[in-house]
Amino acid sequence: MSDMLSIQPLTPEEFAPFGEVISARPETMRLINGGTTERFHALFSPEVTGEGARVIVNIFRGQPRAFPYQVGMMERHPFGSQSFSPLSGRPFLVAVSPDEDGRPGRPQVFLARPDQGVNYRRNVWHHPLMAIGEISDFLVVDRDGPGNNLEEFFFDTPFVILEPHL
Ligand SMILES: NC(=O)N[C@@H](O)C(=O)O
Ligand code: NI
Repeated sequence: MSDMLSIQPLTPEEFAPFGEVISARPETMRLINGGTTERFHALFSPEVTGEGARVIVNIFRGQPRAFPYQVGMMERHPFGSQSFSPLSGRPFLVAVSPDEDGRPGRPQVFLARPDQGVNYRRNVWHHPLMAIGEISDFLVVDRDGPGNNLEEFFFDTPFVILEPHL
């Protein structure tokens, strides 16, 4: 019997142990440019560590995942944070796990709205990008530099995500 993972709405509170939700939060807004622009200020701070590390901005073009989807692995980036912000106006799935003695615990799955992004704090277990329904672009802010910034863990038995109801 497969171990199904439920999908919950993405909220800053529920995601707080893993990082930040990137969204136009009213409490961060300040008017600039003579009142013509709303600046949602300092939503998160990218973190990079290690000699020669730098923050980079990328675009990831994700193929949609097929469902039921098997979550067979999680990964983490020990030397830097990683954020995903939708560019295609589509929702996407986010899966994160607490660290349990160097291994990921049971994944928690969130449905991110098209106006929400996420920042995974450095060394937080997460599943690679999961686009839904159509090819989707994401602006990704993460780390470039020396060293291996990718640690992967493969579960003995995969978890399963059923098709989300959008
Ligand atoms: N490998 C890579 O750059 N992407 C992953 O880190 C991911 O979280 O999608
Ligand atoms: Ni990653």
